[in-house]
Amino acid sequence: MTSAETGSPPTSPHTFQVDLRGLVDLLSHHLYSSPRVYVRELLQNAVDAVTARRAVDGDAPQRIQLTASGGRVAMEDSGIGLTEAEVHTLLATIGRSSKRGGAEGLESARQEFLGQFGIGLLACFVVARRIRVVTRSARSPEAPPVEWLASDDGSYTVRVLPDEARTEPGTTVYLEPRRGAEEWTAPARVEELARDFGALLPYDIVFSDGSTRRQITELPAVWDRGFPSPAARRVALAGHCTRTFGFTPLDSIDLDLPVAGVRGVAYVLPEPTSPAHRAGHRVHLKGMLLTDRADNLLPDWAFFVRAVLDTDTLRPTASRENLYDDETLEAVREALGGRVREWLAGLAVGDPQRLSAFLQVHHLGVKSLARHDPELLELMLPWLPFETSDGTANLAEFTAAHPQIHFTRTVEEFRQIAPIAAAHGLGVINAGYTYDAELLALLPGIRPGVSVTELDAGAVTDRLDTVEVSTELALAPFLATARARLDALDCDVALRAFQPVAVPALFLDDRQARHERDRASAQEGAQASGDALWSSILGSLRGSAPRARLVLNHNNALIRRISALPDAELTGMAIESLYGQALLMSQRPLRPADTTLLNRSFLGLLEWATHGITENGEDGK
Ligand SMILES: Nc1ncnc2c1ncn2[C@@H]1O[C@H](COP(=O)(O)OP(=O)(O)OP(=O)(O)O)[C@@H](O)[C@H]1O
Repeated sequence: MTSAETGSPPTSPHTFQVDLRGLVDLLSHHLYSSPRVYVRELLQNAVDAVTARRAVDGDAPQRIQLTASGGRVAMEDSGIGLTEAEVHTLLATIGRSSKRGGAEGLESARQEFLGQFGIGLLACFVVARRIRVVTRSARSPEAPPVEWLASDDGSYTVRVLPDEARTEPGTTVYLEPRRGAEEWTAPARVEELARDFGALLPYDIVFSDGSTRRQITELPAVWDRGFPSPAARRVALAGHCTRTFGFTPLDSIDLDLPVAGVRGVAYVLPEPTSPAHRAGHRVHLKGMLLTDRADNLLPDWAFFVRAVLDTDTLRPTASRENLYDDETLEAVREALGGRVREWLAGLAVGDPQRLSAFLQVHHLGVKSLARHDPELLELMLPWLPFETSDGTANLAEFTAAHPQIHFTRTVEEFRQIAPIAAAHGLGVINAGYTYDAELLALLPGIRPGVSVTELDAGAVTDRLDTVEVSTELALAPFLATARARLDALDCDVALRAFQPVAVPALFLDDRQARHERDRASAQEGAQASGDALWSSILGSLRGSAPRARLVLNHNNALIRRISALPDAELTGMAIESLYGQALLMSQRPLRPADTTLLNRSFLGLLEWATHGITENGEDGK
């Protein structure tokens, strides 16, 4: 029921009562990642104040000095200052800012100033018990200086000071550190933080520890400085990267997007890094360091660079520690990715040596990028290494030699098949590594006439020379013994003549055959453990999938000797050994039945080899 319905008078509007301690706690624990940001807020207000004063008086001095000494921190600026009335409205009201709204509106204010939310000064309470501001307005120079003294319990006083308390316009903020926050207000730490946040700010900023004064700002930024030669620039950038990121870069890429107001540089990591590793880029907003952990600035594929840049268009989040992932950032991200890509293309054309040095370290990144960019794949084709049956080769060479490309999906399959395929003139690529299968799928699109097919056991067997019918007929009893021996292992036996001669037998299977073997072995396990239901389910799944096969090499002398053995038992044992050896070579996992067979055949052969010898070591025959 509303008050209108009951007729009772409307209550007068109330204002939120804010407990400052709660707010400070919120800021320090949830909004800001660390108390260190208080230095940034002080720098930001000083810079904005100088900007505001210079907007009304282009010749106004631009002095900013940060002092940390005797346990206190002070920030002094020659900026616009505040009158008593402004102190009351601006400093005493949380969320009130002079930097937005008004005649110019939020957007134009954003372009000029760093601050906008009206909560920056509060960040100082994260390290300070009390904040004292002494200020004198440049807009009303006749107005006396004013002091604002605030405690972290939310109380504050404002008083007008005598004229001589501050003769020049500007503002000084004094912090009285709270207990426990000393580590953040020690001179060395304050200077380090000021350099980290403020090195690119547009005015000269000085740090003082009470006895010496040092310049904090290092303008122009290294990427904007003039150098006598490209080599000198490269050396300077490498030094900057080492100081900033702690590594010596393989190369550097200029990142300038004039339309988006972005200037900076991307450094190429000298070591391989995982694509899953989140990159930490340094982003400055109008000179001020916003974050050193931006992970949304460049496309994911560019994980091989660390960027540092300055922008005046991207929007910060309220904590000012990250970028809003909005449409502008998306466009900038794409354009920056474009810069990295252009750099790659430029190397391919103009500096192949540098490109190959880069690819030795980062080919994975480039492969990842090329998956979505056939043009780049085409460009990189002569450079990207693949493991092939001709050794490590690039796809340009390899497609020239083998217009029909076969690939294996796993590294093991490749290991097993590549030497045989190579000996028979078959071009096989190992697509078991990250991204390779996807890139191969794109290949026919950019190289017409090239076909790419998956290699399977049947295709390989078909490629191997058959033996003459008469030979196969003569060996029929041997092959029958072999098949009978391996039938229980779901393995067929075939006889072929192939290279290299030294390989006696080849174990071939494909994904379907492997799947069938896994199913059969699970069924055996279920039977053994008495799980009839599971065993019958697995049994009913038995497919007509191709079985694995052992291909015996008739070119191999050992196979010829074994096929001529008169003793069927010894023949069986030899077949089992060949199966075991070929299986081991294929690096397939061994099932329990395979292990049993290996043991049995190995011991059996030893037995056979030593059967005529007595326990004394004499020939017992
Ligand atoms: N050094 C200074 N000189 C002049 N005015 C200042 C100074 N510091 C703060 N102010 C005034 O106090 C207001 C509030 O400051 P505060 O730092 O809380 O917020 P802000 O800088 O406006 O925004 P943000 O929360 O984004 O930092 C500012 O808008 C500005 O008008």
